[in-house]
Amino acid sequence: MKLRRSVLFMPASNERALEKAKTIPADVLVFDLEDAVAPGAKEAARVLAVKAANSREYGEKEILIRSNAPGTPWWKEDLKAICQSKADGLVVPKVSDVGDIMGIQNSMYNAGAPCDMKFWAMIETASACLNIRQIAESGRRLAGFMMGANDLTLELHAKRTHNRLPIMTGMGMTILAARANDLCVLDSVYNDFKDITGFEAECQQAEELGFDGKTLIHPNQVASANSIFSPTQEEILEAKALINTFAEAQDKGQGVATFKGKMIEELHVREAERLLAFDI
Ligand SMILES: CC(C)(COP(=O)(O)OP(=O)(O)OC[C@H]1O[C@@H](n2cnc3c(N)ncnc32)[C@H](O)[C@@H]1OP(=O)(O)O)[C@@H](O)C(=O)NCCC(=O)NCCSC(=O)C[C@H](O)C(=O)O
Ligand SMILES: [Mg+2]
Repeated sequence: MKLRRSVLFMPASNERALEKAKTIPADVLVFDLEDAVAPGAKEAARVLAVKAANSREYGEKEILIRSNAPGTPWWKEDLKAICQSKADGLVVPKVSDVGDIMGIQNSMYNAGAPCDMKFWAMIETASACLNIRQIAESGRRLAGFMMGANDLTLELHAKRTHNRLPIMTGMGMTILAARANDLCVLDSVYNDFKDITGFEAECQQAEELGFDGKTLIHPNQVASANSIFSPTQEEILEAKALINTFAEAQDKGQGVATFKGKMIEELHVREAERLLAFDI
């Protein structure tokens, strides 16, 4: 099982961050060419991102590069460079409909991307949320979704609140579409990187909603994300005990059993098995 609990963004123009990332225990790194890079630094950042992705100095971490959005002056060169690099995948911002997905896939093919190179769609526009079902069904190369809460909040004229109610419809629709199509789904970044308590509460909410992990902006967010998106030792032991209890019930010809005072059925076994996939 591929772990994507912690997905750390960094501006590809920031050489110190690219270097430091080699020692940060994030599951995934995203070298950003979009919002974190000033227009005058885009070309240099592209060169640095490709150099870092090709270096093979990041161990087992999955390496992604976020391009600028389709239609911007940098898109074609970004795409060509990323598709010809050794990055594991491409992250595309401001995806809004099936036409975008088809355009990205055609462009990847024309740019010579290896057959197994996948892309991630940032879900950060109102249109993307409304079109999410078709988007999720349309992409042969689509690996999953990353929520972009900052852009979505801006588009909705909404407010940033702790419970994230203003963007919850979009988040819920994105999770539904991802799960219905066997795609990975990652929560958005938490801007106040010095507020670890607030960050952990948001990770907890994301984990309860069903997200696979969280996109991050600072090294001090990595440990909490890794911990919150992993089961505890207690949960692992409980999952094993639940599976045993149900197996004993099945041996007696029963399809339902009681575990810790609660009813369990075969679906609870599947839930427990999913959790045990983390037991690495
Ligand atoms: C937010 C930051 C600009 C803060 O940077 P800084 O002031 O340098 O932080 P620190 O001094 O606390 O840094 C301590 C050391 O850690 C390194 N560092 C910092 N951030 C990162 C990082 N992201 N990856 C790797 N290393 C990092 C510093 O170099 C320091 O190292 P050392 O010199 O050894 O002490 C900065 O954290 C930052 O740029 N973060 C990422 C911003 C980013 O990528 N944004 C784009 C993605 S989010 C997004 O776009 C939202 C989405 O689209 C939406 O719509 O919601
Ligand atoms: Mg954004």
